[in-house]
Amino acid sequence: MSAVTGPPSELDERRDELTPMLQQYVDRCREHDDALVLFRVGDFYKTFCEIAEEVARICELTMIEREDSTGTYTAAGIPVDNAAEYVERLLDAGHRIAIADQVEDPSETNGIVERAVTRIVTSGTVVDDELLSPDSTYVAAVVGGDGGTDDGEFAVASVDVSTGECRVAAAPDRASVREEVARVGPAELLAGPGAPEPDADCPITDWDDDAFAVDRARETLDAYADPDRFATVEARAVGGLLAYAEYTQGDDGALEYVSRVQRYDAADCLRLDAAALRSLELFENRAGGERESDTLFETINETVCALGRRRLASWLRRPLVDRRATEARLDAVDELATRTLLREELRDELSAAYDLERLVSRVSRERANARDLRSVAGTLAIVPELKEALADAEADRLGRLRDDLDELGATRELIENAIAEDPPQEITEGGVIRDGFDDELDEVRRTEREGRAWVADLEAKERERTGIDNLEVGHNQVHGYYIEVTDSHLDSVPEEYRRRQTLKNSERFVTPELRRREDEILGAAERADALEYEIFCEVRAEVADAADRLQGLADALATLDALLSLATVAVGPEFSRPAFHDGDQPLEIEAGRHPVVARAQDEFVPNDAELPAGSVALVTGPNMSGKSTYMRQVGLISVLAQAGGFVPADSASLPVLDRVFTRVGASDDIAGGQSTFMREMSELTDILHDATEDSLVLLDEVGRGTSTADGLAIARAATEFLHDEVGARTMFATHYHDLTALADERDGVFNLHFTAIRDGDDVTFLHRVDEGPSSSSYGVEVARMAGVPDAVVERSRALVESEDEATTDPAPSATQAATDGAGVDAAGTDADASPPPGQQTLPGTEPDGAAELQAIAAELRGLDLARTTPLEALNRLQELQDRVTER
Ligand SMILES: Nc1ncnc2c1ncn2[C@@H]1O[C@H](COP(=O)(O)OP(=O)(O)OP(=O)(O)O)[C@@H](O)[C@H]1O
Repeated sequence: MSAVTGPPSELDERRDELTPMLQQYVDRCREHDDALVLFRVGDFYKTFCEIAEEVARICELTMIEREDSTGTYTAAGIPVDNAAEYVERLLDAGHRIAIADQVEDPSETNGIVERAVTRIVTSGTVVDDELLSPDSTYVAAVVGGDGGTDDGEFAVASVDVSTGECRVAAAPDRASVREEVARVGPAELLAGPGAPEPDADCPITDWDDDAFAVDRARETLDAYADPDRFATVEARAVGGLLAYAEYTQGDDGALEYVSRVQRYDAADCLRLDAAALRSLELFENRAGGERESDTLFETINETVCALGRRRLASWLRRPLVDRRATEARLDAVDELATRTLLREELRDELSAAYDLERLVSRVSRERANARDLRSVAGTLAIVPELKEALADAEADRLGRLRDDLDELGATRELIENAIAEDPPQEITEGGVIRDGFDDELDEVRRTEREGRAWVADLEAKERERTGIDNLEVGHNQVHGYYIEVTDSHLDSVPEEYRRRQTLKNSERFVTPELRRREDEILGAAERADALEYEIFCEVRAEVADAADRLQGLADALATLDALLSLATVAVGPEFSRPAFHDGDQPLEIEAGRHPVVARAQDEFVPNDAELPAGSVALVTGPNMSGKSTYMRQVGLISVLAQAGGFVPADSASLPVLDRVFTRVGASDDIAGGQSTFMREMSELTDILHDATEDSLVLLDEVGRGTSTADGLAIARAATEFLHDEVGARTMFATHYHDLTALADERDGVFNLHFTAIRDGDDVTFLHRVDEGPSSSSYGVEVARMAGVPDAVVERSRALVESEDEATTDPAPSATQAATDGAGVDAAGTDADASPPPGQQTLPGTEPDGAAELQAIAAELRGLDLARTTPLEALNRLQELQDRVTER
């Protein structure tokens, strides 16, 4: 949070000498000294002095000098009409914004208009349409247990203030907190008392610790749910969070649209830790840039409305672990996939649905305008159609949905009868309520209409009566209606005409009758506007009474859209329905594809997978051969299946997994910050602690962040532990060929490899997985393709060949591992910077001196120091020194 909060010091010091308006500004700033106050003055939100400078800088606005009786001040104003765009910039710059609006009608006050902070905008609690993405926007809170009064160690609560969705879960330890926060993916995080050091990709907000205190939190929570239903630590997290939400929404009391606070058990779904979410690229592509949309979610998202989009995202974030529930979802998807006509009809109807969840919350917050109500009615209008289409649906889940599709006929009728078909944005300026809905309004409108008709006829009538053929009836803002007569006809003006205004060649008059009519018209118009507003508010309140039922309907529409999306994907020729078993049989995939890579790749090679319970597959092969893709595809197929989707494979027979863990070796990981090797090890620790026999563990190049010897030792020990102690299904892609020997030592450990065909100097990757360990090294070829200097390539070849000759053991050996491991990645940098052991003492290699020196120089040039750990660098230096000394 920026330091530019609180009142500008220049004004603060002289508060009592300032004009009343600036005094008010200073007061609002003092009251909200943790936020940047935008102060409404006319059509602008103003800021002053140093705060104005900050705002002008971030929003690229021009500063102006403001002068009043007390002095000159700099000011910057954000136009109210497109404030959203500027507010977004200020949020992005890390500000919390307090909107101080006029809370009195300026025309009805004599003195200074009262302004009050009506809401606080933060990145996690925005509710304005312009600022909200269609995805869920959560603010989350974490608290830790305090000295034995709590029955759980930590709790994570989240609320989406745009929809009112509010949930809380206990978390037994720090790792679970991190995992749950990653899964919620909040836009803002409150780190409450006792929360572990936050590790989130979003702004962290300081919020009143007292709000999380047991009594205060329970008191807040009481307005939403029975606090006794919650463990203390949960009540503290969700109570403190709701207090924050209330504060940001400028509400004095509870947020009406948060109608339910749901407790959930974080273990009630297939758990994906932060690393898994990241490396499986469910929602974010690690490469970013153009490939940003290459995520599992975007690949399978065929939803047609915002409700469904959010639901599908939450299904992917929390795939099911209840086999029956998964099968029920799959039955529904299956039926919708098979019945093309039904599917298309439902999708067609649903595409007309508005974002009912957010509409309802706006209705409850009294922020909905007439268009919003029409959107509610428009959404209700598709419900009978949907129900009818689903009439003969057979799947249980679809039957339940049909029952949940609440037509809310009375609400729809009310809106359709009351609200104009294409109403204006403003709700105070008339044109909102339909004729025939309210007798009094109709009467007032009739008076206004008749008055206007009388005036419209007046010109002709008066021309005839007076004989003045160019007499005109007109209207202006200042004088109202008038009758205009040119000077040449003034003689013919009747007696009752009263002079109003003299122009150059004419005079303007009024008559008592015209005056009376005018008052009548104005009175009626004003009365009509006021009445319309009143009626609108009544209708809105009546719709708000149905908020729970409307949210129930929104829920059903969301589910239907998400199911249809899965079904639309399922009809693709490469997709099939997964089958589940009890976990005792192998995880078996026939001709599986990576859903995202396969979409981008014309000739994707499908691969089988078979992982018996408790088995470990060691996957070797040259760089770029497809190891990571293969392992991730197994993970993604499992996730997709448990979310209720068909999977990209000819067939899949799967266990119900409790967790998917992934760990991608340091050099493959783009996450910066702390030492990548440290991070790698701490994530490995989580896996070794938390994996069970129902977990799937995907390890990619683990151990690469350190020296070969250490890395290999760690990789081996971790694999042994996973196999011997944990019994989790594990896939381990590795360049350490030594590890492949484990297959001979332990039942259930087996080797897989990827092959490439060498044609002269070229290597073609087959991207096909085969049994057994990899036996050839193509790292050198990849290095050549990547443009590594010829001298280095030649030298490497010589080394490999001599090494091969020196190898007596035909089975994969340490030396083989080393050469394979020392492959060079596509970026042209040494992917495994540690030296192949024994490289410099290989028998029979007497390199030519000049070439060796050249090779060393080229290697030095090629070193990517930014990606080299100190230990690697030291090893490397040692190696180079040895090579020079030996010459
Ligand atoms: N089954 C496949 N069919 C077609 N292309 C594939 C297949 N698998 C992977 N590829 C392509 O090969 C590229 C490299 O794959 P991947 O990253 O999985 O290799 P890797 O063996 O893990 O490499 P490294 O060891 O360098 O990390 C991918 O970007 C993809 O374009």
